[in-house]
Amino acid sequence: MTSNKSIINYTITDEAPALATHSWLPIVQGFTKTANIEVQTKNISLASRILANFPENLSKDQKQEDALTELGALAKSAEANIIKLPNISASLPQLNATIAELQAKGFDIPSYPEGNSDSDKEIKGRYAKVLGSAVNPVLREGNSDRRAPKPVKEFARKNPHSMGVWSSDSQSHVATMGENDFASNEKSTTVTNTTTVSILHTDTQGNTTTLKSEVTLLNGEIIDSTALSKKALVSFIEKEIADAKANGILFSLHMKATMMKVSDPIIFGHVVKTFFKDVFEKHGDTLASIGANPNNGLGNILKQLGDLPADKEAEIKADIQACIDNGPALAMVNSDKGITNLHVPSDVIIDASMPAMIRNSGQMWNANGESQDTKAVIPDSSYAGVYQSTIDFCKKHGAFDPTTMGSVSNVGLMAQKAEEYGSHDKTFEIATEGVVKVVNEEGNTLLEHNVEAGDIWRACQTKDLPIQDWVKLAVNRARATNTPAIFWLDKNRAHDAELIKKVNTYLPNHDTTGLDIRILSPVDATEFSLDRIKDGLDTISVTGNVLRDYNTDLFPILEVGTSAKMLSIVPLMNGGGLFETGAGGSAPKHVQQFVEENHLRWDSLGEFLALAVSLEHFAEKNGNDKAQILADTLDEATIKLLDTDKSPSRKVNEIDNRGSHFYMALYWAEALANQNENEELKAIFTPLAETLKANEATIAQELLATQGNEVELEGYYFPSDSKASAAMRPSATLNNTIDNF
Ligand SMILES: NC(=O)C1=CN([C@@H]2O[C@H](COP(=O)(O)OP(=O)(O)OC[C@H]3O[C@@H](n4cnc5c(N)ncnc54)[C@H](OP(=O)(O)O)[C@@H]3O)[C@@H](O)[C@H]2O)C=CC1
Ligand SMILES: O=C(O)CCC(=O)C(=O)O
Ligand SMILES: [Mg+2]
Repeated sequence: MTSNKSIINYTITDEAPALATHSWLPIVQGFTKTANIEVQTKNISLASRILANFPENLSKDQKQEDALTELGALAKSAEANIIKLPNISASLPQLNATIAELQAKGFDIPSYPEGNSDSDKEIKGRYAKVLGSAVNPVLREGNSDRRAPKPVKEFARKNPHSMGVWSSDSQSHVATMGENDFASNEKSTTVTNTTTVSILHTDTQGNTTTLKSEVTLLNGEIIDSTALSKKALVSFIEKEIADAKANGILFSLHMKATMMKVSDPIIFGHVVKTFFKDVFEKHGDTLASIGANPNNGLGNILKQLGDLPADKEAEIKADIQACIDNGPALAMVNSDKGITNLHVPSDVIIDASMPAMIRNSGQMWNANGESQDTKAVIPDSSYAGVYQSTIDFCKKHGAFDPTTMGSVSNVGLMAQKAEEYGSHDKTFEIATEGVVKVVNEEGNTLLEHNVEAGDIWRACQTKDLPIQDWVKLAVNRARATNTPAIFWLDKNRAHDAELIKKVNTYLPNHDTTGLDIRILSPVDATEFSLDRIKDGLDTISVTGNVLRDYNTDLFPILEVGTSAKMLSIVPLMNGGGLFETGAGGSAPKHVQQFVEENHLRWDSLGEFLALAVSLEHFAEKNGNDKAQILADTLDEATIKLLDTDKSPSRKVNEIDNRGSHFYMALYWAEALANQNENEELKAIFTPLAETLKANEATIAQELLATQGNEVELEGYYFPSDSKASAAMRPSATLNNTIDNF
């Protein structure tokens, strides 16, 4: 048996990255076994996580190991070496679709309950472990270091992606509340002793309900609480809908319903209810009776309408259409199919959607498939200013130029469920007017807010050790790159003010002589970084968890066209390593293209970069020189792949994901054959390189010949393994060479 030490864990996830793995992993396993490294798979796909949580009615071969829990435990140990590909963070419509697919395949698992009986609550509680962003917070036992590697940046400079021009009279802008929202109502404190707190709601009659008990706070931990007013939200949305209509610009909503899985679907639902106000006023009871939940989007409502008698269905559909006709034009997700911005809460995810809009001249797509100026609605004002500043900058200076622009990398505070992204279990939709308090064991109130029915109240925690580690990582990156590091913290925001105190306490623990380290508000930091980026200069953004997420899509998408090409390292606090692939997600539309025309445009560059750093980490931990050589030669191969333009094309009948994997195998083998540090590896890889090279034309042809037809994967969330593998490995010549190596 191999000890945990000689194992690299490679995650099986969903959608495009899971397909890519069928083709890339056999190559990786073939190469790494030469250094006695076992690359072991761990299935953390959405389907697999559901099955792992509902084992009781499954047969022996249907049962799945709870790979996520295992990896979560491993992430806390020094042995961890995990390569994490992007996975689906499921919205409720995606969860329901996966459950239905599994049930149809004979897996006896419960449907997601609509009611609130005790047994419903129990099932919902178990699904809560799978819903939304349920993987990353479990594995992220460290802070994050994300940057565009030098070859990627150089490639983008020589081969710039398209960039929409900006006009100074663009009407596009960000609309945000600015008052009665999470940002403006925030309160924060740092506890000085380990304690346990409860979250209590007391109504106007004095009746107290415990919303949550037994929340442990460690010494030095920061706790915030805040509330967003439902009334203020609804009147803000009404105003912005009218304004978009008056100004003839698109209305679009940008949320993170996946990661902020409790608060953001509720906010999304209020926007749907406000946009379709007439429909809900007239048919609210009917809609509720058929389980049409606005929080799941217009798409869900339209689907549920099918349960009504035909005349009622037609009547409500006509009223929905009237709201669309009378309202402002909605930004579209897919204008050909009539999918609007309000159809599915997980279709428009702010980290990727705002940069895509900024890259596209500040415009989104209208119902005719044309791009148009847009009002981007970001209700909470905590971070909205970053996007407005970027828009202002583009209006003033024009679009960024990828051939000359500098780079903004990120050091992000995310360990141990830091900040907002760990708030799900402490977020509540308030039932009745009253007060919500965070109370400690001694009965002292740490934080309190007056609330009204429908308000969203939440508390966030940020532990001290992760903050210390984050400050250290920031100084290390500033030192390693001799680049200014900016802490994006606003002294006027309650949470940030607590964090600033800690940054000022911990910075002196490090040698910062000669380094340019500053603390600026997010808006000032944006302006500072954009001014530099325009002049070709680099800056490190040192941010909290949400801005980590936003900045690591915003800057990469502007700089190199996609965040999939980012190096994304998570030095785990207990000494292990988690290597994420890029910052980009699982790109559902790539799968759609694959099943329609057998062309997978997913770029595995993130996987190549992550594997190289994982191998390097392995080499250091285990004193394994061969692993280091594998890492160095893999990086060489990646550079050659970029230089020779063998990355996947977007168009059918041109090189795709599989073709790029073949060239990686060839270039990696050649680099190993050409190195002289290790004769054994040289001897092993020389014949492989020769065989691959001799068969280059045949393999390339075999890989191309398969394109152009539909592919049957027998499922979306739980496709057939053998079908997917066969589809992703269509070259018999390549398979023979790799499998017999
Ligand atoms: N770390 C994680 O686990 C993450 C998971 N997600 C999940 O991914 C799903 C989709 O999220 P979404 O916000 O649309 O973000 P995506 O990053 O999946 O999509 C945005 C766009 O980026 C481009 N892109 C992303 N990755 C690649 C790649 N490797 N190769 C080529 N192009 C790429 C594609 O654009 P185009 O094809 O138009 O060029 C894609 O449509 C959701 O389920 C979300 O929860 C999202 C982010 C991170
Ligand atoms: O976990 C998720 O839902 C998405 C993660 C993400 O977008 C990121 O880490 O950049
Ligand atoms: Mg992200």
